[in-house]
Amino acid sequence: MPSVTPLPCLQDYEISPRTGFLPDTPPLRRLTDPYYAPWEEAIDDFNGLLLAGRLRERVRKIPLLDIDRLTTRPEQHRAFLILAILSHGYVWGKHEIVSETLPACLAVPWMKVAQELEMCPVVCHAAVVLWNWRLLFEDGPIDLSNLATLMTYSGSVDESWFYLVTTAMEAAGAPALPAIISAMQAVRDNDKQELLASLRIIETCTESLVTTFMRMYEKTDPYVFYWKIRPYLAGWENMAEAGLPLGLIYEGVDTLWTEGTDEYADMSHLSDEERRMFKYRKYAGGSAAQSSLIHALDIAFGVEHYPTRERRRSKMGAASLGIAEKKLTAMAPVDNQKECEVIVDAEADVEELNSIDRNDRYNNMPAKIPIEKVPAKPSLDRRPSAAVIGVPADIEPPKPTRNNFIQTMRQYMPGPHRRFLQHLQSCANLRPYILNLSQKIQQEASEYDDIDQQVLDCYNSCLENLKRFRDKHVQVVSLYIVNQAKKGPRIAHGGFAVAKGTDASQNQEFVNGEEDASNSGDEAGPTLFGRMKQALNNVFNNPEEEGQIEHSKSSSASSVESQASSSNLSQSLLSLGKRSAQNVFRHNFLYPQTALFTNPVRENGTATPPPAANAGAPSEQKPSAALDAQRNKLPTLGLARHVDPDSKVVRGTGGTNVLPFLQQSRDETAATRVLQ
Ligand code: HEM
Repeated sequence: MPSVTPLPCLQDYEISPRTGFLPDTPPLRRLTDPYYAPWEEAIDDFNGLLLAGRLRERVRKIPLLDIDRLTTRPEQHRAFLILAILSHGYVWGKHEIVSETLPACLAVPWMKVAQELEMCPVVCHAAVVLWNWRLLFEDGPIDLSNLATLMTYSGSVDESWFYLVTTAMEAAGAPALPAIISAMQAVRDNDKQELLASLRIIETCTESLVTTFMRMYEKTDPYVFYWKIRPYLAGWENMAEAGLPLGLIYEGVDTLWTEGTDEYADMSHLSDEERRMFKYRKYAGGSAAQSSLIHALDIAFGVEHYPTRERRRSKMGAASLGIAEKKLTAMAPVDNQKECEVIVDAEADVEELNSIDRNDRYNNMPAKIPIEKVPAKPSLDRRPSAAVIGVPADIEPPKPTRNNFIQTMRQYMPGPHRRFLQHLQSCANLRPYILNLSQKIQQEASEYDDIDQQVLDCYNSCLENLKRFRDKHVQVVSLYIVNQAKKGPRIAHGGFAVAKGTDASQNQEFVNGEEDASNSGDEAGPTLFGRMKQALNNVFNNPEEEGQIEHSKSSSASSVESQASSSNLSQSLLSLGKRSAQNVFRHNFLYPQTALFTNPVRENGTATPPPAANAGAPSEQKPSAALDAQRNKLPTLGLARHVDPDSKVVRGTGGTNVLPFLQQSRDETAATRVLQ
């Protein structure tokens, strides 16, 4: 008899049967070892320092601390959260130019703690949601009546509520996890009573996910979310427009090499420029798409996600999934998916199709380090191992037919949670059992047991709840991201930076940071946008004007000019920077972060030097076409950016078209229901 994979035991994966993916006891409120006082004290002052524009100054005074004294999981969680808050505050700043380098005092310990937790060193759902709460009344429940956050980027109640709603959802969904395991055991035992009992628990949990989620509207203002909170949750992947074309340099992390360690770290055979490229890292930012709870429900119920605009179709032609299918079948549930093929949706609205970038992040995740994009040449043949570039080693490559984005989000979960999902996937048995049950009900219409019907109904009801969550999620994303992006900031700079040294006289109303009287309220967006676009068009369409630009940083300006005809990597980046810089300094001082483009290694007092002018790399080292293409896009402000109100494309975390992806995810959930 073939051996049966044992079902996962929650505790083996640091999952609590009571609190699920949340730690069983509330996260630590402080690292009590005085050795870590410099971190705790910086966090005590974090919101004030950021507001005063002095966070970077303070961070640079933090000594490089060892993580060896963090011996327990709660301590490691707290350290990860502290470093995530300080680091993203440092990189994105407030009214400051983005920093392309993270100083070693944050980068080195963060990388090490991340390795302990088998995660990437970037803000994530686990940090701000799972490990960032406390109970107001110790003996009270983990729900919205009894929760407070430990730290936020903006210091706003809106941000606290945003995290706490998600924490409360994790708590509400927690009982579903043991119930999933007992349902799977019941399937193995063909125990329908037990299966029904377990499904009922999951049904209640998924209902409560929806009701808790809907409370987001109560205390998180969409405007505050979009313009003041979300920019700090951005990572450094697809962030060229925000000033991080190559990602972020974790100072000290890749320079720890001493002779005798691994080959990758020995960069002595590389040119200066190649070495610099090796140092960049690209990580996605924080997103609740990293919630292991939603992944676990998908796995348990057999919901499968495909690349945007691809769908499953039964080879018998009986059923299909996808956005356009909705128009044809009103999302009728699938009756048989034993044999499916993946096709590209042919009936899709052409305009909508055109808005989908087949190479976007939801379909193709970019390399974690930009050097991987550079065509190999002998000296670069030895690519770094996953461990070296900070990607957890146990990541399975996503199946080619599956949605890459959703799979890749697992890299940003704590290692044990990620492995739990892998284990769960390996023994998921609910959906095949339910499909058989449904066939039996159809074939033996007069004889089936009432319990069969109840099990089937309850399975469908859980999926219906999950689909309702995704329905509401699409609405929330429309309001909190799409609408805000189209309306634009109420004050011209969105509460962010105003560049120093710009020609204030041309744009006085923006410089003051006050609302333009003729553009107040909801009307502000289009008019402001039009004016901005016009200003940018002037630059794009008038090369003569480009030559007249005065750069505020003369060294980088001369470097830009001197490389005008070269085709090597730094030249491409710098020429990309040229336009952005012109926009910033001449016309578009609303987005000073893009001034970074004048010099891709510009950073505030940290070590990495700028590339030598005319550094002679061979022509095949051009950056990707995608990077080149960035030069034609509007400059942006991290994730907070204003888009043309007529645009069909509004980008999600990481800069890709978000709504088609989310709608398809919802439709795939709906289509997993089974016919009765
Ligand atoms: C203001 C509230 C929220 C906004 C604006 C929002 C926004 C987004 C965006 C833009 C994405 C696309 C992926 C990305 O680019 O990161 C996404 C995906 C996702 N979000 Fe949210 N989200 C919110 C709250 C939540 C909450 C509370 C949950 C619950 C755990 C959640 C669960 C997910 C999941 C599971 C995905 C992956 C797509 C899917 O599985 O359907 N989101 N969200």
